[in-house]
Amino acid sequence: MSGDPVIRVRGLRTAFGSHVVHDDLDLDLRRGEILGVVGGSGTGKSVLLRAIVGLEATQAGSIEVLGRQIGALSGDDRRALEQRWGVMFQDGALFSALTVRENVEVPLRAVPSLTDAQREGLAELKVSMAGLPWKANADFPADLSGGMRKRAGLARALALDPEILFLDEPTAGLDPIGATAFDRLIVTLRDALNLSVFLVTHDLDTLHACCDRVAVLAERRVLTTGTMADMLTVDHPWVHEYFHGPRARAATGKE
Ligand SMILES: Nc1ncnc2c1ncn2[C@@H]1O[C@H](COP(=O)(O)OP(=O)(O)OP(=O)(O)O)[C@@H](O)[C@H]1O
Repeated sequence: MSGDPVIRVRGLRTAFGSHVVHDDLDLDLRRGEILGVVGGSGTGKSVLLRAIVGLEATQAGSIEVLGRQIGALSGDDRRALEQRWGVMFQDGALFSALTVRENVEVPLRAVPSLTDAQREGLAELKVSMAGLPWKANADFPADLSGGMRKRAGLARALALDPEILFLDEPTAGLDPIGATAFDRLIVTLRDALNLSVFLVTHDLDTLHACCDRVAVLAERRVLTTGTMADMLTVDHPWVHEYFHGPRARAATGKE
């Protein structure tokens, strides 16, 4: 975790009509880290993720990813940058008419030099890296459990060997055993693939298990960033309640 941040957001403002979601928001994702992005419901975690990957319009500020200003890119330059990150959306966002392997092949189709066999083989590799059994390649999303769909979404996010992985609430809706396994997978993949990970979550267990740093969204900006230990010292009502509340104590095992 060193050098220039892979994501640098400065002075970001996003709004829907008169509803301002972010105002003068700054955020860095450092190379190689897993950053947990937390905040109350509706504080704009998903909108921030979507703004960084260029899916949400912004009113002011700059978003730099891997040294490039997102807003200044178009056409081939933009597509080339987009291939350097992968996004796992909350519900997996899979194509229901395609099998798991075909879903993972979709981003690989951006690489024209791949033969059909190479593309299929790479997709199967990603499916297995996401911890799915071989037979899942031929399953349709509707055949899968919620946890398996998330893994399929992860496989697709990994398709193009990204440098940055965006995860939107990866453990939401998973049972505790499935969530713990997913937490471990995120860390294993980060270590094995040298990923930098932007992880939106409400899950305190995930923060403890995975995250090197935490960024708290409140009052339309990143209120504070730091380690989990740092969070315990922050004097703000929401941050205090979140990191000292009963669920926080359960996640650390301390009463
Ligand atoms: N397309 C949209 N049009 C209008 N308002 C939107 C749109 N997308 C998001 N919002 C609003 O922006 C705010 C932030 O939404 P966002 O989904 O980023 O919150 P969040 O922090 O991810 O919440 P949660 O933890 O509940 O998922 C919310 O008030 C939401 O209603």
